[in-house]
Formats: sequence, C-alpha cells, structure tokens
Amino acid sequence: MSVCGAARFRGSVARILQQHRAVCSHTSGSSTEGIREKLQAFPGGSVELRKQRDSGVALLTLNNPARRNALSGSMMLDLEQRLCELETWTEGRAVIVQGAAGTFCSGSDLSAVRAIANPHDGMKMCEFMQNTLTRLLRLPLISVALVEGRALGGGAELTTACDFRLMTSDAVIQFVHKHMGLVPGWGGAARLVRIVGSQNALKLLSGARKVDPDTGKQMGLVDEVLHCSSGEGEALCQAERWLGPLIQGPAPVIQAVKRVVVSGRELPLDQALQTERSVFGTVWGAPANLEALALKPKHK
Ligand SMILES: CC[C@H](C(=O)O)C(=O)SCCNC(=O)CCNC(=O)[C@H](O)C(C)(C)COP(=O)(O)OP(=O)(O)OC[C@H]1O[C@@H](n2cnc3c(N)ncnc32)[C@H](O)[C@@H]1OP(=O)(O)O
Repeated sequence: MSVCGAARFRGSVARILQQHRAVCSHTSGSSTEGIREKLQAFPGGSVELRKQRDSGVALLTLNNPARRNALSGSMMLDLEQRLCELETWTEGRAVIVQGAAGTFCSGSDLSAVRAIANPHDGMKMCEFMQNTLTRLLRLPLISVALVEGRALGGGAELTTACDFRLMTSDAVIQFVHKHMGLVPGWGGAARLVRIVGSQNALKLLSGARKVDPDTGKQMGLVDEVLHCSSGEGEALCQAERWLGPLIQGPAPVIQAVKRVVVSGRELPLDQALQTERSVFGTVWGAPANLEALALKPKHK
C-alpha cells in the first residue's frame, strides 16, 4: 500500500472507532447508572466469553444452568461487559451466542423480576437491556444465536438481537410475554417485526406461540435447522460449520461487510450511503484489496 493509502486507511479506521466509542458511551450513559446497583443485587450465573483467535469466532455463553440460563442481574451486567470486549476485537469475525448445558435461556431470572416488579425499576431494567442488546445487534461481527432447548421471554428477545438464528430440531423459541401480562421490552418486538413482518410478529406475540424450527424457518425467524444425532458440542460444531463460508477472508473485510449492513438496516438512505462510503474507504486500497488485485481474479 502507498504511504498515502496507508494514512487514509488509518484515518478511516480511527474515524469508525471514534463513531463506535460515541455509541458505546451513549449506551452506557448515566441514565442507567441507578439500575446497575440494583442489578448487582441479584447475583447468580455468569456470561462467559471465549475468543478463538485462530478462527476469529467468539463463543458467548450464558451460564446459569440450574435456572435454565435465566439472566440474573449480575449476568445482565456481565453481558454488557462482554459486548464491550467484542466491540474492540479487531481480529474477530463472528460471535456465537449460546446457553450452557443444552438449553438457550429461560428469560429474566424470575426472582429478580419479582423483586423489581414496579414500573420505575422495570423501565430502567428495560432501558439497560435495550441498550445492551442494541450493542449486540450493532457489533461489527456476524452474530449467530445457537438455540438448543428453550429460548423463552427475554431469551427469545435475545435471539432477535443476532444476525442469524440456528435451532436444533427439538428447540423452541417462545415469546411468553403475554402469559406474564407483559410485552417485550428489550427491543424484541421492534426487531421481530423487522425479521418476520408485522403479521407474523403479531401472531407470535399475541398467541405467545411456541415456534418450532420448521415454523420458524417458514416465517424467516430461523435460518437453519441443525439435526444433531448425539453428543455434547455437536450443535456448536454444526453452527461453526454453517458459519464457515460467511467468515472466510480477512477480518477487516468481514467487519466492513457487517458495518454496511448495519447502516443499511438502521439508517435513512442518505446517511446509510454516507456510512457506506466511509466504510468503503477503509477497505479500498487496503492489504486484502491489493492482494486480490495482484492475483488477477476470475470469479467463475
Ligand atoms: C416475559 C419477559 C420477561 C422479561 O424480563 O422481559 C421474562 O423473561 S420473565 C421470564 C420468563 N420465563 C419464564 O417464565 C420461564 C419459566 N420456567 C419454565 O417455563 C420452565 O422452568 C422451563 C421450560 C424453562 C424449564 O423447564 P424444565 O422442566 O426443564 O425445568 P424446571 O422447570 O424444573 O426448571 C429448573 C429450575 O430452573 C428454574 N427456572 C427456570 N426458568 C427460570 C427463570 N426464568 N427464572 C428463575 N428460575 C428459573 C426453575 O424454577 C427450576 O428451579 P428449581 O429451584 O429447581 O425449582
């Protein structure tokens, strides 16, 4: 790369990281401060992050198996922290979100829900989780929810914050909110409408319907059904295999692809075009581009 090209590349990367930090500081702002202390008062379980440096695929695991991976208050804080780590993982390509011990997530931990069952705390918790899941949605990594067992309530909402949903053949996603006298509050309704359309979203939410993998696939909620014959870890192997073709190539290019899709998904056209130009500026003339040009490619 020329000196000029390298400087331009560094400048564009710096600009994008700056935009990213602005989003980070906005979403972890002071309006959610009070709720952090409250959430800390409901411990249990953890959210673990394993970055696999050779493949660039991170595993984000909800780990509270005694409560079917219900999200305790401290796990909500953990989740935010792990996402912060992923936002700056420049060598990363993808993240797989999964639950421990063969099940995805049974939603909020009901003992915390009972203790903060007043509108003020509920709204604060909801704002905190909306911000956190928006960060997941906007990660510069391709995200996959690997749904084994059950994804209920807030767990179902979490799946909609990923780019793709893979389900094992016996898994169920269920927005149980209506049965709890609630509606989704973690952004799950807004995202669901965008994924499956308003008619299907209305059916799933008003009926609190159990979505099996085939129904999910017909509606466009589920991208692939995994048929696992045996063995712990098989679903994860299949999910990594499924991801393979999508994450081939240099990490900066995969991240650039995700960024232009996020801006196309979220921004009005003029702003999306502007962002697309600035992301384009980070890959044009960058090492992967120059290497590809040197190879005289033929796309047969
Ligand atoms: C609605 C939105 C809301 C939000 O915050 O926005 C929520 O997400 S509220 C939570 C909605 N989820 C539920 O109501 C889940 C209720 N639980 C179940 O339906 C079942 O427990 C199930 C299907 C997850 C698992 O059934 P299974 O037969 O496999 O196991 P158990 O029922 O024996 O459960 C084992 C153990 O886990 C405890 N558990 C399960 N889910 C939760 C939860 N969300 N919070 C706290 N604890 C949970 C369950 O009580 C059992 O505990 P034990 O002490 O062994 O009785």
